[in-house]
Amino acid sequence: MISFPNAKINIGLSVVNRRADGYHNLETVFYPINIKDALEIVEAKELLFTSSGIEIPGYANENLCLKAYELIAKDYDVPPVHIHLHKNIPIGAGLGGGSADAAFFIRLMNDKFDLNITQQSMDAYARKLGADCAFFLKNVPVFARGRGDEFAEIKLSLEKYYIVLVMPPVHVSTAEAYRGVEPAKPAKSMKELIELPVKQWQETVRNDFEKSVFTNHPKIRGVKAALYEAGAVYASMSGSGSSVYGIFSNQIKLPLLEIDNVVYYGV
Ligand SMILES: C[C@@](CO)(OP(=O)(O)O)[C@H](O)COP(=O)(O)OP(=O)(O)OC[C@H]1O[C@@H](n2ccc(N)nc2=O)[C@H](O)[C@@H]1O
Ligand SMILES: Nc1ncnc2c1ncn2[C@@H]1O[C@H](COP(=O)(O)OP(=O)(O)O)[C@@H](O)[C@H]1O
Repeated sequence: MISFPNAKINIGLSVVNRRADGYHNLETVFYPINIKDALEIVEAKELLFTSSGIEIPGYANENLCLKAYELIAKDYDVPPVHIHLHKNIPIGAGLGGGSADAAFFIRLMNDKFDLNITQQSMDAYARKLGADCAFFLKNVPVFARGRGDEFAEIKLSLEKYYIVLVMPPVHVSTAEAYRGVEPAKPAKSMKELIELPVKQWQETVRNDFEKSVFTNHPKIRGVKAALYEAGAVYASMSGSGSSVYGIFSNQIKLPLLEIDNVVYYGV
């Protein structure tokens, strides 16, 4: 059985305050986009994980799909499976690819083996695997707060726009990004700001990570500026970076940037 986990972008992100558990409360909007991995499970003699496509850093046995399998196998009598992941979503890009794989894996196991896992239990498994993981179970635009794991559905459609995603050849660590921000309560909640017309977002909808990440990695600032020069109605870094997206009213001709090793996606 096969499924196609998709990525997300963050539209706006406020780091509100530091929590007692060392994490930060944030406010952001998660919006699903059409860049997808391919994830397949086949019943097998023993548990096996293989991958192709973009190389995944770290050990294969630490892949979030295997962690999700372990959680399910503790509670349900499931056979071993061969998991194959074809990785297409850029990694460490603020696109939530690992969390998407884990969430889709939970659903895939449920469907393949008729486990009848309740929505609530799937949600609980997902939360153990990553703050944004549960978002991918429903996969609809949400306003997120808390650790980025408390969701309220919102009405937001960018269907009439063209989204261009650029992956600069720079790695930003999430922990480094959080260290660079001075938390502050936003004057206006992202939930209200997102209701403004997209053409007003440039002045109002901000990602708090950009200031310090752009200072440490000016190339990423350059990508955002180039997207505006190319006519974007709105452009921003997604999450803690390093990917940057531009929202355009019209289809644009690529390539629009003259930076080495940059990957473009139209989504
Ligand atoms: C920035 C966001 C926003 O959407 O996404 P991405 O850019 O990764 O997609 C998330 O908050 C990324 O959350 P997540 O990807 O789960 O972070 P983790 O790997 O769990 O955390 C890495 C480190 O970031 C810091 N951290 C993370 C989440 C949070 N709400 N507060 C934090 O302070 C902690 O220092 C933590 O040790
Ligand atoms: N299925 C997976 N796909 C991508 N990365 C994974 C996966 N499982 C575990 N990881 C680990 O998670 C880290 C962050 O991955 P990713 O979800 O792409 O980042 P981001 O949080 O920026 O969206 C990677 O460096 C990798 O070591």
